[in-house]
Amino acid sequence: ACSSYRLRDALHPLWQSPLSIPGGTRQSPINIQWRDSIYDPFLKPLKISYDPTTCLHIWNNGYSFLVEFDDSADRSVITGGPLENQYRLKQFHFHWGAINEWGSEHTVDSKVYPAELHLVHWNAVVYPTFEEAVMEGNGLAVIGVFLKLGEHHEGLQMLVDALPAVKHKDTVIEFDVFDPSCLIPSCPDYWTYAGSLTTPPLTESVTWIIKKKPIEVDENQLEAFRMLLFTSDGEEEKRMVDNFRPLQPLMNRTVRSSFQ
Ligand SMILES: COc1ccc2c(ccc[n+]2C(=O)c2ccc(S(N)(=O)=O)cc2)c1
Ligand SMILES: [Zn+2]
Repeated sequence: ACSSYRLRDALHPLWQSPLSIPGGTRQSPINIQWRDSIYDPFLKPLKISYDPTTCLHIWNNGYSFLVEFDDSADRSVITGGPLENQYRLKQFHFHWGAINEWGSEHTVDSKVYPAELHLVHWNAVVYPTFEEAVMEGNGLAVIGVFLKLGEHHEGLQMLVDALPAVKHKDTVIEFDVFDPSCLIPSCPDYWTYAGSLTTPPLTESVTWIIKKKPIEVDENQLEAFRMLLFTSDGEEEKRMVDNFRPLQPLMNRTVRSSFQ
């Protein structure tokens, strides 16, 4: 099975990933089988404190659109949960499908959501730079939030209104006050497991924290994601859709839950 996943991974059109990830034993995303997850009473509540003025800009990097933050100090941080240290917010981005039937990277009991939000943090207590943290087993912590089709999301709309300005790859727009905690469900329940980046360099440096509850967004907001382009201005247009990595084998890993 592992050779086929590596081949499938290498062949997957979007992620021209190396044929095999050296020692790839903790790759992401995975299917979270609710009944196989283990309740861990020692897991603490996740403590999130973001300073909205650390928001810098929105950037189309050709994979997704990223909202980047000033991570030069401990101003937007998370701690607690499964984490041994405090982690600094660097960026958040999304993965989504061409239609509402698919789009998320992680699945829960094989249920796919139309999109998934990733809030990317790095361990600035132990590592001097993000680039170094990306290469270390405890370097990154990513909060994953599922998006489901439903009510209009006021907080997301501020982002959606800015997307036409970053339609093409390598475009950026200033975005100077935004509190990403409005995109995180208030329900404290999450799953956590040891995984990897889901785009190159696919390094096995991520403590994943996947929120149990999704947030609701409406059809127009999902459609706004789909009008972005993978391509630069002047190139033949390729809509930015299906920017998710295929599921990876769980191998020798346990998914813990913060709830019973
Ligand atoms: C050292 O060179 C790098 C390092 C990191 C890079 C990257 C290119 C894209 C994204 N990143 C990321 O930081 C990155 C990639 C994937 C994810 S994910 N989808 O949350 O796993 C988060 C963050 C290149
Ligand atoms: Zn991601």
